[in-house]
Amino acid sequence: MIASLRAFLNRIAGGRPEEHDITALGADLDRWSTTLAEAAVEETEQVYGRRPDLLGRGQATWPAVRFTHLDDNSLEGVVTFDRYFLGRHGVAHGGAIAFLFDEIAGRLAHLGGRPMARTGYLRIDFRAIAPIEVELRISGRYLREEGRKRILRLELAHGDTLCAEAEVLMVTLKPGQR
Ligand SMILES: CCCCCCCC/C=C\CCCCCCCC(=O)SCCNC(=O)CCNC(=O)[C@H](O)C(C)(C)COP(=O)(O)OP(=O)(O)OC[C@H]1O[C@@H](n2cnc3c(N)ncnc32)[C@H](O)[C@@H]1OP(=O)(O)O
Repeated sequence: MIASLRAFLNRIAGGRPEEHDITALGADLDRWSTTLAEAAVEETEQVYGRRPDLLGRGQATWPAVRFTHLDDNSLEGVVTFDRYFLGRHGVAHGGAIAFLFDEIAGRLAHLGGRPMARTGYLRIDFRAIAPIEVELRISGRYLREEGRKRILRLELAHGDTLCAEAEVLMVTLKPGQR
């Protein structure tokens, strides 16, 4: 279903359907919204975004990263920004890159069974355009750990071109923090 939703969003983003199809689609979506409202659950029960075995953790609106290397202090992977993430002129939206980086930082922060942490800052430099619909490389590693602070470095590259880089602070939560 998530794969279908992902494909659907890309068709929506990249399509210009006829008026009657737009109307019919709206009606179909409304019908599904009504059905899904009956299946509403609390956050702890939801499945969406909680399937690490699926691409994008089972989130249709997350760039689908495929990890090629994971150890306790670093990770590497490949990601393709689909049409859905288009900003303008064939380039991924900067917010999509921030979304990708925050998620990757979360993944990196919790490697090696480290305790729960949240993003304190996410400082991004956009160095070159990140094209959509081509495979990009993502990498991340620990710069240092100081008490509750984990300082990480992330990079997004297209071939030899560095598209974006970030320094991220993840802070270990104190007891009672959520
Ligand atoms: C989410 C976890 C999931 C775990 C799952 C594990 C499996 C992994 C699988 C898949 C991963 C996918 C996970 C997704 C990841 C997404 C992550 C997010 O998007 S999190 C949402 C955005 N972030 C917030 O909403 C934070 C809001 N801010 C806060 O809650 C607090 O400010 C917090 C916790 C960050 C720090 O607050 P304090 O009260 O606990 O601690 P204080 O004392 O202020 O700071 C501690 C140290 O950090 C420095 N610090 C804190 N914030 C700083 C900042 N912005 N700039 C510089 N330094 C900062 C301070 O100066 C202090 O440093 P000194 O110990 O004195 O040296």
